[in-house]
Amino acid sequence: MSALVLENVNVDFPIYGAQRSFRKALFERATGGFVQRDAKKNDRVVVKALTDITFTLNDGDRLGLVGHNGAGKSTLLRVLAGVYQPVSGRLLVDGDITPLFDTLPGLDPEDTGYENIITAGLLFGLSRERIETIIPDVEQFSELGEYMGLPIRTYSSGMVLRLGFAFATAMHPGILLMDEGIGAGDARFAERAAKRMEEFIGRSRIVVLASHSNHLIRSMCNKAALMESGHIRAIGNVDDILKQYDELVHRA
Ligand SMILES: Nc1ncnc2c1ncn2[C@@H]1O[C@H](COP(=O)(O)OP(=O)(O)OP(=O)(O)O)[C@@H](O)[C@H]1O
Repeated sequence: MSALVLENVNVDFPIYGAQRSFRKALFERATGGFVQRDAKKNDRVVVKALTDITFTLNDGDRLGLVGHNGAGKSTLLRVLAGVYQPVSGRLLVDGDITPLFDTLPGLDPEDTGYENIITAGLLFGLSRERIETIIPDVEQFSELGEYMGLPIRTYSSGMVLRLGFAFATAMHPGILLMDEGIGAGDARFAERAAKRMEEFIGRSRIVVLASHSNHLIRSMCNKAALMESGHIRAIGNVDDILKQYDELVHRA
């Protein structure tokens, strides 16, 4: 059993030393979170990136987050991953979180592919023995061959991506968090990656995916939430939410 429970979760980003022209631009912007003046400090504005976020996800829930740029989708994923702490509200996570963001955690360009996999595994709380068992899978899927033993500063960006993807998808995800799916390198790798991704998602108990692709949301999710300026405007069935988002975009 896994569960994610959020009750009135709020996240603020205070911005110090905002110049007058920048503050004016922030207040006039069409995208982003809700921006508030700080009553006490004149040179400070507060971006209310998430306001009163409340929802519960249980086993089998695959939630797609949709909304304009700066609506709060990535911030919400990062709160779920424990990267940002809410300023108020309650967050209950029951299950192992696997964040599948753009890169490996703790990535060091001077370390080899193998060393980076070990660091990332330890950061994910895996035992040495468990890491040893996933290394052959990472070697085989990434097809990096001899490069696995070289510092990753010698890799192309697509090769780093292969390593990160092969590692992340070798895990057994409880609660899977994804930003925009993940880029997948060259055409042949992209095809293999799509298949592996499908199996990987199938193994996870809960998925939260932030994406601007309706196609991705439809193919991976069974629920969706429409975010606007840090709020959840609506949550429910994927088709209904995508329709509401489309109406919102065309009203703007
Ligand atoms: N580290 C930060 N410092 C200050 N403000 C931030 C920070 N991270 C995000 N924000 C602000 O929080 C708000 C929400 O941003 P977030 O990245 O969560 O949006 P998003 O919905 O993921 O957008 P996109 O679709 O463009 O990726 C925005 O107004 C953004 O400017």
